[in-house]
Amino acid sequence: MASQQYHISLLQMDIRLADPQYNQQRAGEWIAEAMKAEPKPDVIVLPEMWNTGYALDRLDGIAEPENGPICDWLSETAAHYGITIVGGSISEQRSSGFYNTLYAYAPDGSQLTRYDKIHLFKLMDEEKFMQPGEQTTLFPLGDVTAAASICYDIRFPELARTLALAGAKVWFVPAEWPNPRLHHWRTLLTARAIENQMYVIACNRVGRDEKSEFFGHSMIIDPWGEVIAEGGEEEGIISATIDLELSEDVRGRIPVFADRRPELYKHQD
Ligand SMILES: O=C(O)CCC(=O)C(=O)O
Repeated sequence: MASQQYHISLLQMDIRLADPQYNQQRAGEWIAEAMKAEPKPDVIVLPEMWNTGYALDRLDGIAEPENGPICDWLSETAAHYGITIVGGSISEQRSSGFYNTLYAYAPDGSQLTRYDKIHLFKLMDEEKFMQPGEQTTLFPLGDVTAAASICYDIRFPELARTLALAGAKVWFVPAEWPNPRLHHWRTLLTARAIENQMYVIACNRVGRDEKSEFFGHSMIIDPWGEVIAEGGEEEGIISATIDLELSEDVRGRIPVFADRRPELYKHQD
């Protein structure tokens, strides 16, 4: 079996509202910077909606076309460096509307997954402008099953559990999670890691837009719930090496999955 160790780097970047060219240039600079590190990252993760930010009322004309140039660029960048890119999410325009869409690419440049955010965040009016996704996603990370969701999705424990039951040992979560809910962000991510005995790898943006301020605190949490890397509130690259065998180890010690009693998880009067 191939090694299950991966060096992960999260690009905790600021995002300029409604300026996809600038944001793509910055993302490219951040990736080049991350690739100078030793050890070099195997996996790079970007934040949510990094092309436009939450410019929801201006997406027409600035959102990416379906499988557009940003996808080509992510694919070429992954192949150029020989890394996996979990490309955060981008705002994407299709004939059926706008979507908050995550793409991941393998080291050979092939597309690993496309996932449309399934829970749209009403507090930021997302549902007024975007269409929800209709399915969850799993994708291979080497020999291991990985999952990805977006931001508000972490508030739905059923989603993380479903992904873990389907085999996920690591869950990638790009986000634009704003102040003042740092306590929710840290607690929910940590709980999802502990209860599902999987790595949780969450990349949040920093900076501010016209309505919100974003605190960063990108996190890499292991299957025991230990925070092995956490960002501050400034731009930066947050890195750690993970060993996906740890998930099996933890599941063996506290056999939550074997001990589940799903037949009782229905309310009975
Ligand atoms: O759930 C939250 O508090 C934040 C969610 C969010 O900002 C988002 O999904 O974009």
